[in-house]
Amino acid sequence: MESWLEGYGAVGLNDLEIADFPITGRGLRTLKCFKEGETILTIPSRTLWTVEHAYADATLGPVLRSISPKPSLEDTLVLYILFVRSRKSGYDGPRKHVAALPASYSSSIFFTEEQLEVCAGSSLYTVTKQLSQRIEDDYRILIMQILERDLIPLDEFTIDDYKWALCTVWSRAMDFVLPGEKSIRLLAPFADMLNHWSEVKQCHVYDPSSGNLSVLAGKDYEVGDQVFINYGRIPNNRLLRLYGFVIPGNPMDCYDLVLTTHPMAPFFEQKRTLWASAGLNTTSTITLTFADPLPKEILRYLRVQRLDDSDVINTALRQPNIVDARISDSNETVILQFLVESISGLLDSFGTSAEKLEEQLAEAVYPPGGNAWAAAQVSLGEQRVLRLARKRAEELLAAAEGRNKNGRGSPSAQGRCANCDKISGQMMLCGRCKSVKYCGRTCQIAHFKGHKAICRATTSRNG
Ligand SMILES: C[S@@+](CC[C@H](N)C(=O)[O-])C[C@H]1O[C@@H](n2cnc3c(N)ncnc32)[C@H](O)[C@@H]1O
Repeated sequence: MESWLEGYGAVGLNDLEIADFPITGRGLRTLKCFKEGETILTIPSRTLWTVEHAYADATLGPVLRSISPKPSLEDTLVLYILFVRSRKSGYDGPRKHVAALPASYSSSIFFTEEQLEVCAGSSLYTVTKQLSQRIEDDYRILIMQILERDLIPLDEFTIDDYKWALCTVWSRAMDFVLPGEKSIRLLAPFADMLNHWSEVKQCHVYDPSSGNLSVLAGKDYEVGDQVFINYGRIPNNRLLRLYGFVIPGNPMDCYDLVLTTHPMAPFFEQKRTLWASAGLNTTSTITLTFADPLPKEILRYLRVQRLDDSDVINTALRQPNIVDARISDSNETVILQFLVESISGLLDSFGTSAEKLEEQLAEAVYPPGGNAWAAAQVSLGEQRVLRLARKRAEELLAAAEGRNKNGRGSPSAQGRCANCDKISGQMMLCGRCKSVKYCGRTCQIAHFKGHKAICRATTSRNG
């Protein structure tokens, strides 16, 4: 493979060697020192796997162009890889690259039922199940599309071959954003041997003018060090699904919360309009992270979902940004109670609790580095994020209940300012609706534009 790459002008191959490392497995080792920022490796454009090159191929290109609907970017690369792999002659260089690819992958789509059960309840569990079904559907469509085109022998394009090629793309392709809002996904032979380390700077670059891929040193390297690139800030559930590995205690861990509302729910159409104006869909997936365990989109969504008064909805529709602030104390209390209960429900639905998993991991119940161990790490990360989100919701709920308890009409009630969010023991209530509080006159005036419609609706409803 190296002589093929050098023939096309690859630079830096002699300064690196392929080696096996603990934890990451096969990777690249330096044979000389590099200073941070120096170019380590350049892989020439002609040897990269891209959609453009797939379409430019004299045999594959016409087939791709004849397929309707057009295959996705991923499926195009998958067909390209499987097509080259099936060639008995020609394509010598790319075939050497394909021969160097791993024979199998440890993405969660290859987990046994028992291994996947370890993370039952996690979003990875649900996504993996859905993905496995989608892969089967996509495969069936793709095979029908190329069936009579004599492109790849059918025994070399089984569902397992399809999954293998998909995982090749997921775990080895690099994505780049180009000028003009374009992007490119490519596989770079040899550079795809580089493993991930979150401590190195982002150091793989694509030059749109030459079409070459280069790797710069993301830190200083001594002779014999493993060279890394940074795949990005990826949570464990995604790492395991796409790359087949996890980072214990990954600070990027997250939980993808799906919020949905039945179309038969009261005022569904009006609510749909309100969600849309707040940048949300009727089914919205919102990512909870350690940095932001309770994103404001969740509260926006639930405030609308829990609206149960046509007057309020109609006035809110005339002023859609209303959902950015609390609509009323009672609406806020209801949504926060719902949120706390829902998150508790989600936590209860995990097959194994965080405490139990911690115990099992400490006792090495799951062989370290194996699939079940990785699933346990994902479950643990998701549960930790959810617990943090519940704690945040409980705090907000306590403040909202405090506001309610202190009663309407009490000018000194404790609470949170509807405009600036400051919590204070000396709040003033809106004189008209008596349902929102302000820390002072300035905030009341600043908030009036957004509040007046709801204020009128609440006042007329309360008589
Ligand atoms: C782009 S390839 C890197 C080369 C790969 N190790 C090989 O043998 O071909 C990405 C794969 O390397 C492995 N890998 C990369 N970084 C890793 C890490 N930090 N820990 C564990 N495995 C890692 C995963 O299997 C991942 O899917």
